[in-house]
Amino acid sequence: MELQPTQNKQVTSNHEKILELKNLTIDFGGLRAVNNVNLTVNRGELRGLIGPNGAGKSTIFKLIMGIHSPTAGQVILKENDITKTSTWQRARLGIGIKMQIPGVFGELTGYENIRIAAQNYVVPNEIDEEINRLAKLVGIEHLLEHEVNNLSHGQQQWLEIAMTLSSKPELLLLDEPVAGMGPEETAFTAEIVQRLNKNGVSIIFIDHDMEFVRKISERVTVLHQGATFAEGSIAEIESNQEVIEIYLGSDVYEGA
Ligand SMILES: Nc1ncnc2c1ncn2[C@@H]1O[C@H](COP(=O)(O)OP(=O)(O)OP(=O)(O)O)[C@@H](O)[C@H]1O
Repeated sequence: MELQPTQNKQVTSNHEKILELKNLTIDFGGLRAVNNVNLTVNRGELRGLIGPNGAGKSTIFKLIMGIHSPTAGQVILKENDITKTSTWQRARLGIGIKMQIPGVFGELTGYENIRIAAQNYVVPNEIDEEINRLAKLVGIEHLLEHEVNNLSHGQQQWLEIAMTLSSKPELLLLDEPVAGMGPEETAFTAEIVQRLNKNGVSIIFIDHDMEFVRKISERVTVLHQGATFAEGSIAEIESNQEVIEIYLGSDVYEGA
């Protein structure tokens, strides 16, 4: 799907499911890292995924992207079972992921980094235009000529978001997009995420920064010990006594 016109979210969401996880389970040896998770995300949603360290959040992202194969259960994308589909094909089908660990090349410029990602998806004579489009989409046109080693942590994260967008994902997975950022970088990241979502990209993000989660989430899913623990609006989640006990009332999430 093109990321161009701003779409009316009432129309795009309309309860059309973009992703369904059905009884999803994965064991690592004796450890059940994800335990019978059922999760539905509608098209156009901006969904937060929160929970204590080790709850299984990143593992769920890797199961959605096909980096791990589940022990049991299914991953359904736009009504199609993609449980056995390769990671590469899932990218072609519309899933993009920005992992926690940065994947940029420090000795290259911003432009060259985006070029590496974009060349998988456009023909050579369109690449310049595409790199500029992606940089503009994220708001980092001014960083294109800089060597990445000279960019701040936040700027490198934004660059990586631009690289992830080269596959034109309909469903974007962001693993801790504001980890290690100060307030200004966090605020700009919130703007980026909201802008992409308004442009029609469905987004699931993981974060421990509750101010960020509160600012951008419409709906939040809480994971605990590999299982879905609670789901609701941010107001419902923040006033849920059990969620406060297992996560929000502890120091675990602050600056984690
Ligand atoms: N490849 C792996 N092999 C073995 N165990 C793993 C593997 N990946 C994750 N785990 C374990 O699975 C559990 C869930 O890990 P996961 O990284 O998904 O948690 P998380 O909720 O993302 O945590 P955090 O908030 O700290 O990033 C943890 O106990 C972790 O040690």
